[in-house]
Amino acid sequence: MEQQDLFDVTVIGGGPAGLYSTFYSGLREMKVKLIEYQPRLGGKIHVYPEKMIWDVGGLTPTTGEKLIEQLVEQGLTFNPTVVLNEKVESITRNEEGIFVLHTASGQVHFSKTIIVAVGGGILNPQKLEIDGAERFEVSNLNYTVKSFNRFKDKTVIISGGGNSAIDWANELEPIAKKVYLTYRKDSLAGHESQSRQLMESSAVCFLNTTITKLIACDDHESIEHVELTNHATGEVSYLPIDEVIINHGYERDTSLLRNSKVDIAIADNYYIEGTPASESSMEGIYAAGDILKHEGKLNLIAGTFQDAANAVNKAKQYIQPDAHGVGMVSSHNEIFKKRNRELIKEMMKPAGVL
Ligand SMILES: Cc1cc2nc3c(=O)[nH]c(=O)nc-3n(C[C@H](O)[C@H](O)[C@H](O)COP(=O)(O)OP(=O)(O)OC[C@H]3O[C@@H](n4cnc5c(N)ncnc54)[C@H](O)[C@@H]3O)c2cc1C
Repeated sequence: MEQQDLFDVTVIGGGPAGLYSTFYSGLREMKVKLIEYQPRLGGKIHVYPEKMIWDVGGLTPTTGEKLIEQLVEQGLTFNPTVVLNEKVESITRNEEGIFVLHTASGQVHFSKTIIVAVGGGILNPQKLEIDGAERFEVSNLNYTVKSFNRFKDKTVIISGGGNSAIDWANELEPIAKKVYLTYRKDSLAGHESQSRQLMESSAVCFLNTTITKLIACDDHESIEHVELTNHATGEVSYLPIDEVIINHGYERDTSLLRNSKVDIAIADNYYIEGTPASESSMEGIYAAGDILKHEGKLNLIAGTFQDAANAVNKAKQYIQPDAHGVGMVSSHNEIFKKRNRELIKEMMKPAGVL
């Protein structure tokens, strides 16, 4: 291992907890690397980019997408090393006490400390089980609602009957030309009030019914009709549509800690049994966000920030025992001096001057 390959902190997971841990590690002048499985940072918020988030302190209602943008910008403040599309499969520790992170592509990463910020694990949407369906993912087969605008004045069919599917149907009903919802069971599985709202709207629900075929338009590039089969009656029907949205839940990969040869206490078969100061049962490994469990844990985005700052402060003291237990507040922190001068200069510019 070359010296330049050794990091002070390696953060696993690029959701809110991982991004804030990365920012705060920079604030505490540590060399930090962030590793994320997905091709993009932002974590679980990508499941609800169009939703309004009201409960992050200091932020007036902000869409998930906007919050991701701001979290990422903040997370990258100190130019951390960021590795995307990389799954950390296991953690070991070598004879010198350095942690070694082994990834799915066969890479190894070396770090003095680790912050585990993997949330509920790696989430991938359950795909529609129809051969060849994936070719429509570039056109009109959707697994998430990234932008309501995409569905404006369109005929949309949503497959699924849980909270998210019903929620999307309710949100799209006033925007789309027509919303259909199809669900394999005989009653919807969402909250009663949401289901009632849907039933009282112009949306049409097909129960006991699944999409059994996707029929392409002449150029074979997009879906023009869906074949629906009612499993109670055996009836088959064809519906012309503009967009198909699948919400069949998520597959979850939670194997990281099980595969790792480090002795960390686990709660409920998955979570890191930690302390309110974000320590795991192993020195040098800390946790932040939804993966961390302790008395008083707040499973909100707001809670991830406290976990992250605590985890970073503990990592700092582990590497440098005489370091302060907490970082200097940002408003008095020398590390921002130069940037503050630039920002103030920017603010002092008269309006209209570019
Ligand atoms: C529909 C919905 C709505 C919500 N609304 C709100 C709300 O309004 N307000 C609020 O405060 N909270 C809300 N939440 C909860 C909030 O999204 C989570 O609490 C928050 O995202 C947790 O952040 P995290 O960083 O701990 O985990 P995540 O956001 O889950 O991020 C974990 C990241 O780790 C990555 N990862 C996992 N395993 C590995 C691995 N082995 N290697 C590399 N990378 C890995 C994942 O790909 C993911 O990007 C909502 C959640 C959902 C599902």
